[in-house]
Amino acid sequence: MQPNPTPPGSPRYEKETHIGLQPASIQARIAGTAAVRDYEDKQTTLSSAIDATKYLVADLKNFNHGEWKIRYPHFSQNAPNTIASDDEAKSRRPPNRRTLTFADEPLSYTEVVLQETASTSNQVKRSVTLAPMTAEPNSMSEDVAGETASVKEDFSILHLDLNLGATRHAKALISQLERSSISALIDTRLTASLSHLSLLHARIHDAHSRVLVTGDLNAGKSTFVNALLRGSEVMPTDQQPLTTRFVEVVSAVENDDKEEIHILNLDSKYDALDPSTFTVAPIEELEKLATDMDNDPSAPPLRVFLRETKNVTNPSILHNGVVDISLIDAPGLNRDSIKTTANFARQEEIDVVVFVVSAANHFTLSAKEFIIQAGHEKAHLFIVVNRFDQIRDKERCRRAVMEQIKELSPETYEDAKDLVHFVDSAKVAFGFDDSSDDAEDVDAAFSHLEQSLRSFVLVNRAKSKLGPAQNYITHLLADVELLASANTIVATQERDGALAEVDRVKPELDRMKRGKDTFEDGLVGEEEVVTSKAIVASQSSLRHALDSVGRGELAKGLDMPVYPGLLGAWDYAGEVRRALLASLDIAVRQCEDDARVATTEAVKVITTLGEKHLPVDVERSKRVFNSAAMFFNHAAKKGRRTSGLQYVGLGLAGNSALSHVAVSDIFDLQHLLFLTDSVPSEAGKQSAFRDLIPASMAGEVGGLGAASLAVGAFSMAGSQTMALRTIFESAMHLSDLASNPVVRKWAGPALGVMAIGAIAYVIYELPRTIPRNVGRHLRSELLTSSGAIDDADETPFFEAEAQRIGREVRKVMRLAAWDLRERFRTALEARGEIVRQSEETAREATHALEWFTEVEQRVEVIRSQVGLKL
Ligand SMILES: Nc1nc2c(ncn2[C@@H]2O[C@H](COP(=O)(O)OP(=O)(O)OP(=O)(O)O)[C@@H](O)[C@H]2O)c(=O)[nH]1
Repeated sequence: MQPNPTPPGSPRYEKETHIGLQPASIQARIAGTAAVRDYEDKQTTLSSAIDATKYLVADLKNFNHGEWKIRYPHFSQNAPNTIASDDEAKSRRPPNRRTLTFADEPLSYTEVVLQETASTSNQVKRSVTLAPMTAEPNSMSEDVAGETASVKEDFSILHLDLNLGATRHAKALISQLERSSISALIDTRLTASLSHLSLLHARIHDAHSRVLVTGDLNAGKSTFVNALLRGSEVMPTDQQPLTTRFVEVVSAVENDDKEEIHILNLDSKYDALDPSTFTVAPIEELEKLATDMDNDPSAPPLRVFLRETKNVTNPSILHNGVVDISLIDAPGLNRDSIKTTANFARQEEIDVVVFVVSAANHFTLSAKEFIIQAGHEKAHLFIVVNRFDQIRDKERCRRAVMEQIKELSPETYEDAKDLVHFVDSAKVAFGFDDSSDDAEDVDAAFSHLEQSLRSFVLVNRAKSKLGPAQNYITHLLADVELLASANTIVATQERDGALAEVDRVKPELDRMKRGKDTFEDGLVGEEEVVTSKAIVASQSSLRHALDSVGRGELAKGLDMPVYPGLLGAWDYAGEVRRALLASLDIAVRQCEDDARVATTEAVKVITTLGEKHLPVDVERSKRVFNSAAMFFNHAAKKGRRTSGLQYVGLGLAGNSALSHVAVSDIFDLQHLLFLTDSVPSEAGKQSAFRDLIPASMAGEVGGLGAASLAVGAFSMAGSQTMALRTIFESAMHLSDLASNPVVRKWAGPALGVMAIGAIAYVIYELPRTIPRNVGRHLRSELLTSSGAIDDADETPFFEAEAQRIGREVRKVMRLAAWDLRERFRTALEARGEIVRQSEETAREATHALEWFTEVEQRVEVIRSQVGLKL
């Protein structure tokens, strides 16, 4: 390696260093140190921006997961339902006006204004706001229209790539996805974004820079690398194309100061600390390994750890005390290697691409192709025009080359002073011929190149290391902002919709709650009133009917059977019995009819109550109350009271126990002789017969004996009351006379006559007494029996029937009330649920609204950090 031949302070030194009065190396180091300091500041700022973005994205993820399923907006230029063609529709709408739909809800849309602003520091700000209702296409100023005409509608980083094949249909398919599916897809994007942010974080803290040296075959790449390594002839060089694989030269400091070669294992990611990812070879084998003609462009790269010659004043580019730089010597470009090299250059870790071109050959086709390809990733290239010494007309060559660069890489051409260098690497690499006149010029040119390359690596390291992070965060923030503003719109709409729903339903709910007790009381009250009225009315009319039957009277419309004579008295009694029972059945039927009418009215009252309390939109019962269905089918169902008379009551007449004729139905001796009611009267209500017996004599009546019969028989001419009174009086009289011998003498024949007369009379009176007897007996029986075959509890007939009618009425009322009550309850619950859910939605949407507004603020803060000029 040749020391710098220009002593500090010489005029030539000042001319060539371009910086100042100090030696170029010192100037370069000062500039480098300042650049590194600046870099470190930017690195710190960007690092905290990355952290803040990570928190933001993680918060978004959590929010999406736990609190609000983030909606994915879709913007379209066309107004919905437009039948105009795309072009027509677009031309009539303001350029930044869009129709916003959400992937999970493609049918509802909102008119919005999509805004995109790009600041000088490359900060992209994209957000969406509700379109003003009155905005007319022509009201948009030219400026605004022009500025926003090319607004990007889609997301760049959070874009949901559904990989559904033809993009034409992708939007249609995404529209069919549910909100939760979309939210899950967003979650996946956020997760990917988080891990990418971690990578970027690691990258901006990575102290390594890698410089790829590539160029045409034989352009002098290896020679240039050797020159950069201060003349240590590391890379083999030859007249013939030589380098056949990528060789990365790294300072041995990174390998415990050990010089050796690592042959990278293509199957695994290289890790200097993991021996399984490479094979070690001695440094002496470098030439053999790097120039093996059997290598193809995909041969595993080599990593060479090189111990440098220590040169304090002018250290090699590998180790300059600030960052570690490695140089990668690439095989010359040809058809086979161009793709591999372009791919290599595209690697994120490659900070700088140095393109070596032979001054004599200018840019070959392969070179042009490579530069154009590499230009997509790395706008700026460092171009070394080598073997300049061999050019005679240097100015012409310079012009020609610059013309080509201008065309191939305009950005590089812009910075040509620092990025394009015409040098003679061989002289620097292999040493100067001291006699050479241009030695100093050559060295100065190469020093300038080195300084520029260092600066390009160090100063632009910000771009290569921090740039991707800045670029990524910028776009991510724009996406987050767009997502947040779109979700703000949807949250506002959801909140307003939910609050409107609460406003609509809550008053109704409150009204129902307030009216609930009145409604309930009304239902219960009506049921109670109508039921008890039916019971009382039935009791009264049935008791009345029973009393009539007790007097042997038939119901209106029924005729007393014809008395067939003494011989048919038994059958007659049976028929009378059935007729009287039928009378009761008719009375029962009448009670039922009355109950039907009352129930029909009460059902109407209940329906009115329902109309009053049920909200209008609640469906009313379609059931029509059919009162005829009341009291129906009981007999058939329960197998009781199967009256032979169709529809005549409940069939008391069919009760065999009741229709059974007893002797007393014809001759009620007990009644005639003892004047006793055969059953105790109802409490507090003495029978008409009993009224006639003085209380003091009641105990003696039984002792009057058979004598009463004859006396009574004669006395039964008038009303029954009179006859009975006469019986008493006669009996009393007879007992007084019994002590008289005359009376005793005539008593026998007289009694005989009286008995015959009595019997004749009784027989004569049978057509009238049988109904009374039967009626009395029936009445007595039905005062202690419900009349049902299986009656066991001695409930009076009228009471049992009244209760039965009451039960039926209550059943109908309960059913009618139950239906209403159910409808009321369901409506109340449904409204309660709507209010609850709407309030919940409003609460969540309000929270989301606040949260997304906060996200937009956070985005602004991070953006101010990321907006630094790199
Ligand atoms: N005169 C002159 N010759 C040079 C210069 N640079 C390189 N050479 C010569 O050009 C030949 C090729 O140099 P290399 O460095 O092997 O070229 P390369 O681009 O690495 O070759 P491959 O990697 O095989 O494509 C060698 O003989 C070098 O001595 C230079 O600046 N001036």
